Amino acid sequence: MSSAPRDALQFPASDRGFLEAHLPPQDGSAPQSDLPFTTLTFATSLDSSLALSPGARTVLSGPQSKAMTHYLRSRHDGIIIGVGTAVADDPGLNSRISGVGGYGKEGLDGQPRPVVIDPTARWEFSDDSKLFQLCREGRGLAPWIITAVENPNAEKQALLERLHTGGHQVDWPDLLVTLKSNGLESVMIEGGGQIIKSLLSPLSMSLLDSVIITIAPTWLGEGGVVVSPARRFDESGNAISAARLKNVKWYPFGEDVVLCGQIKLSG
Ligand SMILES: NC(=O)C1=CN([C@@H]2O[C@H](COP(=O)(O)OP(=O)(O)OC[C@H]3O[C@@H](n4cnc5c(N)ncnc54)[C@H](OP(=O)(O)O)[C@@H]3O)[C@@H](O)[C@H]2O)C=CC1
Ligand SMILES: Nc1nc(O)c(N)c(N[C@@H]2O[C@H](COP(=O)(O)O)[C@@H](O)[C@H]2O)n1
Repeated sequence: MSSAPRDALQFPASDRGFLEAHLPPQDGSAPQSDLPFTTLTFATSLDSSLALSPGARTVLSGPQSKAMTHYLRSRHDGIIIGVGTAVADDPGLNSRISGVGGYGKEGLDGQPRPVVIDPTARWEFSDDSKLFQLCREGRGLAPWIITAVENPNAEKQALLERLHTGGHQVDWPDLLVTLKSNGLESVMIEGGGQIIKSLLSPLSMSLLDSVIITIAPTWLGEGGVVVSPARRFDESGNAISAARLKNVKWYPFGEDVVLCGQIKLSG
C-alpha cells in the first residue's frame, strides 16, 4: 500500500451507511438497462446558488459534506460537468478518499472518469490544468471531452452528430447510453447551473436515478449561478412546479444538510 497524498480525505464507515440506498448498487442488483445509474449531485446555498458568480470557484460544502462528495465520486464510474464549470473551476474531479486508488492504494481503482461537455471546444486546457496534473501524478483518470471538433474522423463525426440534437443541446439519453457502452456503469452529474437546468427538463429528468444535494447554511446573494429549471404549465396554462422529489431523506452533516431523493415523475 502506497502512502496517501496530503490532500487525502477521511470518510468513516459510520457515515457511509445512510447513503447506501441512494447509490449505485454494489451487489449486481441493478436492473438490466442501456443506461448507467445516474446521480445528480451538487452543493447549493439557501438561495439556490452553486457559486457566487459564473466565474467564481465557491466553497459551499463543509469538511464532512466535502468528504461525502469525494466518497460519492469513488462510488461512480464517471463524473459529468459542463464546460462552464471546467473553465470557472479548473477542477480535479478525482476522489481523494483515503484508500481509493492513488490515495493509499496502488493503481486507480475507485477513481471516476471525468467527462466534460464542451460542445464548441472552448475549454482551453493545458498541461497545467488540474485534471491533467492529477492524471500525470497517478491520482485521477484522464478526462473524456464531449465536443464538436473541427475535423473529426468519420466515426467521431457520426457520434457527435448523434449526440447533438441542434444548437448546443446534448441528447442526454444518447450521451448516457454511449457512456455506458464505453464502460461507465454509473455516472454522477455535478453541474453547473445550465447542465442541471437541462437535466431537470421534462424530457430528461426521468434519466436520474438518484438526487443528492448538499445544502449549506449560507445565502450567496444576488448574481449567483442559480439552479432554476424552466417553468412548467398544466393543460389549463397554470404554472406548476418544474420538478419534485419523492422518497426524500434529510441527513444533517456537520453544519450542512444532505438531501437525498428521487425525481417524482407524475402527479
Ligand atoms: N456547488 C456545486 O456543487 C457546483 C458548482 N458549480 C459552479 O457552477 C458554475 C458553472 O455553471 P454554468 O456557468 O451554468 O456552466 P455549466 O457547467 O453548466 O456549463 C454550461 C455550458 O455547458 C454547455 N451546455 C450546457 N447545457 C448543455 C446541454 N444541455 N447540452 C450541451 N451543452 C450544454 C454549454 O456550452 P456552450 O455555451 O459552449 O455551448 C454551456 O455554456 C461555476 O461557477 C461552478 O463553480 C459547478 C458544479 C457544481
Ligand atoms: N460538493 C461540492 N461542494 C462545493 O462547495 C463545491 N464548490 C463543489 N463543486 C464541484 O466540485 C468541483 C471541484 O472539485 P475538485 O475539488 O477540484 O475536485 C467543481 O468544479 C464542482 O463540480 N461541489
